[in-house]
Amino acid sequence: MAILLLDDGTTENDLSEIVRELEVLGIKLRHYDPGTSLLFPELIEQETITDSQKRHIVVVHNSVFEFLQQENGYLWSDLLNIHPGSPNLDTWMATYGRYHTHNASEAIYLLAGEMIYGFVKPDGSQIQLLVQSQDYLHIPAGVEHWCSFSACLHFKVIRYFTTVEGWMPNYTDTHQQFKI
Ligand SMILES: CSCCC(=O)/C(O)=C/O
Ligand SMILES: [Fe+2]
Ligand code: NI
Repeated sequence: MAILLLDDGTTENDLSEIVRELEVLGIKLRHYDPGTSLLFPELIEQETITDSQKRHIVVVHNSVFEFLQQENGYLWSDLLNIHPGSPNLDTWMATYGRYHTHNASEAIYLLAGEMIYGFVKPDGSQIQLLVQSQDYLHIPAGVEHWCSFSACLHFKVIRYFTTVEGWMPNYTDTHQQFKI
């Protein structure tokens, strides 16, 4: 279940409160319990997974979460697996750990591990969202954010795309208030 860190150092664990905070930015957060990780437990446990195993997970997951695709018009989806042995983790962090927007929406469903997202509230304060297993997050096009892995350096995430080119980052000038 997601946890929200506010700029005064306090945390919010109540899902409906977090949803309310994010709604102001047009961001959707939902938690689906049970999720689909139980359908492929041995693959979720593996640190590395092959491309065909990824395709299998995506097909099975999407057969359960078809409504998400229909609701939002997602054209395609894939599985990104980040783990401590992944190559170029520093490049990944440098690319997505800076505030950016996309011309299309960014939507994810987390199968395992943790991800961190940062957002700017209308009053200029910054918030940090820890996304956890079975959480679904939808960030509309044009909403400023950054994204990173947590200290465990591990996540398996389904990404939903509405354009062929995926998510190209348009960097903004906002600086991160949090150290990651
Ligand atoms: C959600 S994993 C890929 C990172 C990425 O493309 C992005 O835009 C994060 O904000
Ligand atoms: Fe992004
Ligand atoms: Ni982990």
